[in-house]
Amino acid sequence: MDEFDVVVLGAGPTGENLAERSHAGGLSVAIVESELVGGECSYWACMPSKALLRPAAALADARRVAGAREAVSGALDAAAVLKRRDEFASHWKDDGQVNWLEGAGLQLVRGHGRLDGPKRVIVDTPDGGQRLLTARHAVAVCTGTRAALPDLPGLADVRPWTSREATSSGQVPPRLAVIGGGVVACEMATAWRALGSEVVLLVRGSRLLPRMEPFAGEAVADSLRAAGVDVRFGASATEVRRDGLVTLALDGGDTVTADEVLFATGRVPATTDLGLETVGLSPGRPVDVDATGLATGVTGEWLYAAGDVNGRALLTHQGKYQGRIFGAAIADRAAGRPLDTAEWGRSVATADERAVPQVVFTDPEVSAVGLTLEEATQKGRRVRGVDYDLGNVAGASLHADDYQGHARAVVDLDTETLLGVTFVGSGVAELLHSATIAVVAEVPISRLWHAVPSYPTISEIWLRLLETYRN
Ligand SMILES: Cc1cc2nc3c(=O)[nH]c(=O)nc-3n(C[C@H](O)[C@H](O)[C@H](O)COP(=O)(O)OP(=O)(O)OC[C@H]3O[C@@H](n4cnc5c(N)ncnc54)[C@H](O)[C@@H]3O)c2cc1C
Ligand SMILES: NC(=O)c1ccc[n+]([C@@H]2O[C@H](COP(=O)([O-])OP(=O)(O)OC[C@H]3O[C@@H](n4cnc5c(N)ncnc54)[C@H](O)[C@@H]3O)[C@@H](O)[C@H]2O)c1
Repeated sequence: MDEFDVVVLGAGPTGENLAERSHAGGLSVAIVESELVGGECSYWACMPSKALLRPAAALADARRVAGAREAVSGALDAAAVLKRRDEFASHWKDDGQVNWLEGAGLQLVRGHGRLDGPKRVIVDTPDGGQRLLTARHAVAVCTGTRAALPDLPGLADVRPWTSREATSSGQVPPRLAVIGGGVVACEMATAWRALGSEVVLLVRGSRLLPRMEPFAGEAVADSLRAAGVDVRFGASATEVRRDGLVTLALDGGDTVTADEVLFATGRVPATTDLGLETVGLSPGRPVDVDATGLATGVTGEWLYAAGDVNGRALLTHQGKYQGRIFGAAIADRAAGRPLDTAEWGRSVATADERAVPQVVFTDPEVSAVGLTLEEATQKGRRVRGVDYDLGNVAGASLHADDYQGHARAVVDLDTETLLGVTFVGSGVAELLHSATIAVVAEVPISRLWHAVPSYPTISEIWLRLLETYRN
């Protein structure tokens, strides 16, 4: 039997951060990993997907500027892009991250971990054995999510792509069908089209990126179409079969044939084989937590869940943020130190509810934080949406000829602070943190008026939004 102060299940970005913070708080930590240390993000999500997208963005940026455009000829070198992607995925080896874990003083236990009642974890080890780990203070579930696949006749036999194959494929499929209208669908349609695939994007609903401001999905749909992607709304697959090629039957009677089909249809929490039933929780569901990370419905203040698995915000940076906050809360509770649970306090993940930033790396990029106008209105806030065309900002027009872009700030009329901001356009990813700071710090409009953006940068959008609000 091995006893540790804390046992962490899952060494993705969330588990790594939570383990490190608990250890920095004076606790011994074992971290259990069934696949690769670094998790989905490092090998099959953020890193390889952005490595696929960045060359396309660099090329598109050059093509948008007269003078540079003339120096660019030809398409992306797909083999070189895939090779660079492989490097960013560390060739699907985790030695570097294992070194980091060990250097940070954390004990790695390889294998599939499962709860076995309060503060007990059984690990099926790669040698076929089992190891029992017990936790003096806490067990933290950081097991992430897996791709959700619909219950579609024929699906099991067609070897569909999920986000894993879409981010790790070593071949460019001549024809790719993508199902879904969320972030994975939009980013992967962008990437594989730029790499040379004929792409059809089959969207069940009527818009792309449905959780964002409507103008974001509209801009991405327009540009995907301009790039040659066949974007179809109101299109649902009813049946799928593979006969060498994949054929999808659509509900309107059409069929689509492709070399590969990517299902980008959301995520399910990795909680089906986790022993949740041994502590009174339901397998297959997210592990609900309070703002300090404690699992609700479990007595004794020992079970935590952080990152994708708790369903609060399915983003690496939010998982890492929860890892930092919940890891410190575990150490504080263990030492009997008081927690700071006031809103925005040291021990609570308030940003999950108020200011989640996200960048969608399509062309144009979409970057957004906080509430959309519709969400703020639905929450009963008295708000005004302030809109401005980014193409009219001097810095943007220098950035690209005929710059296309848009920004919206959602102003709370009672407090005169920002509840949310969305930017759409080339190069807006790096603008987002300014908005995140404004939302988190609840900077009054009257003070933002004194935050002077440099001329001529795209950041001058801030001045234009403020002027529009004051007019
Ligand atoms: C294609 C794609 C692109 C994305 N791009 C971005 C992006 O650009 N930016 C962004 O912020 N987010 C992005 N995301 C989301 C991001 O990948 C997740 O939010 C992030 O990986 C969550 O981290 P996590 O540590 O909570 O879970 P994961 O990264 O899923 O890690 C969980 C770990 O737990 C392990 N595990 C699971 N069960 C067990 C068990 N029983 N025992 C032991 N180990 C176990 C798994 O093997 C895994 O290593 C993307 C997602 C996808 C699918
Ligand atoms: N750049 C980034 O920040 C980034 C990139 C990729 C993924 N992610 C995160 O990963 C998570 C997963 O992304 P995702 O795009 O897989 O999920 P999602 O929930 O964002 O989108 C899933 C889409 O699939 C559709 N869908 C679901 N079931 C369907 C079905 N049976 N048939 C047709 N369509 C169906 C939904 O309507 C939705 O449009 C998201 O929460 C996202 O935030 C982030």
